[in-house]
Amino acid sequence: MVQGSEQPMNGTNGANGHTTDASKLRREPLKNSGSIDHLEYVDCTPIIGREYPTAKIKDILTASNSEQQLRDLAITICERGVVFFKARQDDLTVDEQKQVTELLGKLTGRPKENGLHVHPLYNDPNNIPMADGTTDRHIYVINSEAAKKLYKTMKDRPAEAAEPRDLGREWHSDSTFENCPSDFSFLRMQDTPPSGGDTLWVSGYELCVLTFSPFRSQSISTNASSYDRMSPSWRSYMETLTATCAQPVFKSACEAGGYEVMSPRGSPLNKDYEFAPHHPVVRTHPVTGWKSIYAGAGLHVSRIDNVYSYEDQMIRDYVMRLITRNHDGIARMHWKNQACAIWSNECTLHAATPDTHLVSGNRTGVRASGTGGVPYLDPASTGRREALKLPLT
Ligand SMILES: O=C(O)CCC(=O)C(=O)O
Ligand SMILES: [Fe+2]
Repeated sequence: MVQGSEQPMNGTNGANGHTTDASKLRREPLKNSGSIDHLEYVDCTPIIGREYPTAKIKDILTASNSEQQLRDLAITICERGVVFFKARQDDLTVDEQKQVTELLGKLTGRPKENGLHVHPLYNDPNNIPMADGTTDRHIYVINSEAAKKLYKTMKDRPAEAAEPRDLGREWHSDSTFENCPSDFSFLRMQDTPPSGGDTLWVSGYELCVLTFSPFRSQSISTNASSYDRMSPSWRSYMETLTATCAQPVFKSACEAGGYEVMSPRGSPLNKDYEFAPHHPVVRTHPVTGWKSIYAGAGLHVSRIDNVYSYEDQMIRDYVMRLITRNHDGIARMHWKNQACAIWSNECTLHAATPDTHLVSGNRTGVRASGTGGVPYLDPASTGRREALKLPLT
């Protein structure tokens, strides 16, 4: 996959025979037309997140220029990583939530054959239903009380309970175990406990920003204005890497439960037991064209490819260290009932905070997720700061 004299394009799903030529996928970054500029908002941090304290998603969906507004919302999500709708959104039905998730991707160039993701284990009879008792293959249900009961019955609980919990394991990008992982995810919280249960998002753009040149005359250690992020030589190396994102648990769960895996799952490329794609560690966001850390660490990243085991562990620890030592790149949602978060999985990782067992009260929510294209790295793409002409220190 070498294009002329350029570097090879890093975007393969080699294990499953899907090869991505980034030059074919490259397109102009999409530009915001300003159609939602009238909405009241505040940016959560200079780097990530935007909060809409009063806006109603229903109004966006029913506006006369709703497609334009949804496209601008999608571009805003891709630029800011995540947006929070803090006002109660209970006038939005679950079908409309699905419709919005579907349209965000559709209006911003998601492959035409892809749609909403379907959870591989949707056929599991123990799945938790929505509040009205029904299930929907495009809706993933969060229910802390039901999950607690289910967890207690799991055989491996005692061994696991003996180990302290590493919350680093919570970080993930949705459906990274698929050849075509999630693009937009839309989570609405329906019940919230009296405290806790926050969700965090980290900016993948920011984790791979080049904040200084180690080749400058000043020493790195005394460069007080530099962030703890990547040096150019390190990022060049990271850009050569792919990771295997294997989830063997889906096959064992189907076999143990005696039910069929869902297939296809939001894309003809997400089928059967193909849960071991190779994704780039640094990818290009298909909407903004900016580089982002992607399959470098977290729940679904099982192995950095083509390195020794200790190097694999070292690289994943390094990316986790980047996440935990750069909290200026993190936005945190403290949920209220019927608040919503919509994020781009193509430039963020997120993590739930499993602290709700410390208080009484259920935490329930419903999430829809779109299915994006095969992740790729276009070496010609830039970082967010370079593109926005923001200072690098
Ligand atoms: O429960 C949460 O806070 C987040 C759950 C999650 O990872 C998701 O909805 O994709
Ligand atoms: Fe998630």
